[in-house]
Amino acid sequence: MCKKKGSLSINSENIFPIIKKWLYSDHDIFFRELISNGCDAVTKLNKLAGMGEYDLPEDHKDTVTVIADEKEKTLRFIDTGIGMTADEVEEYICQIAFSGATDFLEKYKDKTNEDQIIGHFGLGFYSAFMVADRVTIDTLSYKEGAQPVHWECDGGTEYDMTEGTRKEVGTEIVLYLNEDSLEFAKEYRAREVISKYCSFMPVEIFLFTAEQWDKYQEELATETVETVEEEKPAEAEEKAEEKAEGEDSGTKEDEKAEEKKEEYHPERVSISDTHPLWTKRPGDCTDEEYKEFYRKVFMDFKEPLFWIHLNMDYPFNLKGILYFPKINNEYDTIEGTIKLYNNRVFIADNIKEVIPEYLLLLKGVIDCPDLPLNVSRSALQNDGFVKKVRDYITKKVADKLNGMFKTDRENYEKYWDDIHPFIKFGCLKDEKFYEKMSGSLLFKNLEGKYLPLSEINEREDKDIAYVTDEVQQSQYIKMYKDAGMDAIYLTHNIDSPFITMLEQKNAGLKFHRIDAEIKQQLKGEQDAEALKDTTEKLQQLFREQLGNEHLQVEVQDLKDEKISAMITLSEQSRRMQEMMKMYGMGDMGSTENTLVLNANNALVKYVLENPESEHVSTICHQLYDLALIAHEPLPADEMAAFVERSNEIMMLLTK
Ligand SMILES: Nc1ncnc2c1ncn2[C@@H]1O[C@H](COP(=O)(O)OP(=O)(O)OP(=O)(O)O)[C@@H](O)[C@H]1O
Repeated sequence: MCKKKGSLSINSENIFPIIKKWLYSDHDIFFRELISNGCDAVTKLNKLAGMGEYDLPEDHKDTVTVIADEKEKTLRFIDTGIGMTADEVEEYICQIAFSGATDFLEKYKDKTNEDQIIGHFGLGFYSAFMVADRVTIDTLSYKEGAQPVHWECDGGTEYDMTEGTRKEVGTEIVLYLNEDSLEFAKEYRAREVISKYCSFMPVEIFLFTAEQWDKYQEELATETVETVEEEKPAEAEEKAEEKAEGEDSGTKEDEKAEEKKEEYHPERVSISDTHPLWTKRPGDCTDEEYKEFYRKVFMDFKEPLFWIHLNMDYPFNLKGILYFPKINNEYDTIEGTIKLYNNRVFIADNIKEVIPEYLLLLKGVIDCPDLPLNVSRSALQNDGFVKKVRDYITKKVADKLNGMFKTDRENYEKYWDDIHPFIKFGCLKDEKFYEKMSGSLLFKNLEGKYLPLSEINEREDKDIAYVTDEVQQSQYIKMYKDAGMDAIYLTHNIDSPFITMLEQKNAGLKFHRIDAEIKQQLKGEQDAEALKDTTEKLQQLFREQLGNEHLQVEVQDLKDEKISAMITLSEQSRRMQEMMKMYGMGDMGSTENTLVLNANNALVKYVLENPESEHVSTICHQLYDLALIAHEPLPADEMAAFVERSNEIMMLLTK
């Protein structure tokens, strides 16, 4: 082959500085691009071998090997793939790939960061110049009579192509890293990036440091000699027998062998799992395999609750596994990870444009080779195909949950406490999801039973009391239980917007917090009219004693005479308060609270009958504080006063 010098025909002055700058934020993707090119090359060679177009040499192994050489500041990518002839290098590397990169930059150079192209597909080989000043290719095509080719380019617009020296079919690409990118020659960093992008590529991927590589080559060389010279099959067998006999005697040889066995070589273990679980048929996967995959991919050692294996071939190709993670407690921030792959090549985590936002609370992998990933993110959002993918995933998740609700109710209820925030979030975000899920929504009641929404909707009285804080509202809960009444638990932040939505969508359905009003069932015979006089008297007395002329007092004929006083706050006012707080519009304080006094309680009666007593002030303050405490935490100064007063009251007992 004659030596060739060429010029990369491009419009811009020098494309490489642009490549470097433009992709600054994640220029580690060159690993992905070069390794996936290597995998493609290996896969192609295998296909040709399968078709009888090429005989694989006996010692052939499908591999892509990366050698990180910190000293030399290089990264070498070696694949045992199809290789390239000089013409192919010319065509694929110098013309096609390059024009691809030019087009790509032309199209996206003005885009802002947020609008970056997902995964920067299409940049391919030239992404190497994001981190390297000089790149060389040494390649030998599988084609009969092919000559090895050496190509190099120093990041300008010129390249050199000469006859190379490579002996094995395949390609080696060497990146001479620039000063800003030396981190990638560090073993841990390279491993981190390769694991991120290439964990499931279809060919085994190995990472060596230069020293490890030399040692490995040396060992390979010596081992080959040994096998060829010494170990005829019969001899080898004999040796094995001898070894088995001498097992207990602990010979030196054994020790050596043992030592050798113990020497762990992570560099000789493939980084990629070439048969990721999602590529298998769901029927062929065991529970243990699903759990193991979850542990490995998400480093989460809590078992997932359950999972959905997505497996679709038509009308588009999508495979994946979605896991419902276990949430430790309600204060855990629920944050999932959905890893998106394109033909096993990692693209990015949590791409909202493809995966519905609420599904991002789950953990999972999705591989969709048909996604148009070479378009910008905003274009993805409006893409009809992407919408279909989103709808499919949503439908599958809803189907799984509905299926469990119908046929495995026990487990569904068991998981409910963990999965309900996710389901409710989904219902709020996506009307379709709500429609699909509305039949499987549950509410946990005071007895710990799970009531479906449909059951509540069938009731005559659809005014449902709920508890947001079991401890804080314990007095109200007790009152309800004693009266044989029921309430449901709605303890998660998401419940507040969720019930508002349910009220809008279900005619007649109303929710009120357990302390919002005194329900009729809790009251005796006397109505408000009969207590009007008492109410007026007590309101005036409490206003005077507490120095609060706006205090609302209501006297009720409560059946449970042990209850002295309680606070109610109408559902509407409380929701308004919560909303104002949420939007930072200030706190309305407790101005809307009503102090409810029980006309049947001895203390209340005492105050009513002895307004002049020396203890009235203490009793009024204490009753009010006790009522407040059962409703919401007291502010610090009021709490201090409450404790002090409680002590004084106990002192009275001693007298
Ligand atoms: N290691 C390799 N072995 C054999 N051929 C290669 C290798 N690397 C690149 N090529 C050839 O060069 C072409 C261009 O590569 P490049 O990475 O620039 O783009 P691509 O892989 O075709 O597309 P993209 O990476 O954008 O998806 C490839 O299609 C392939 O034919």
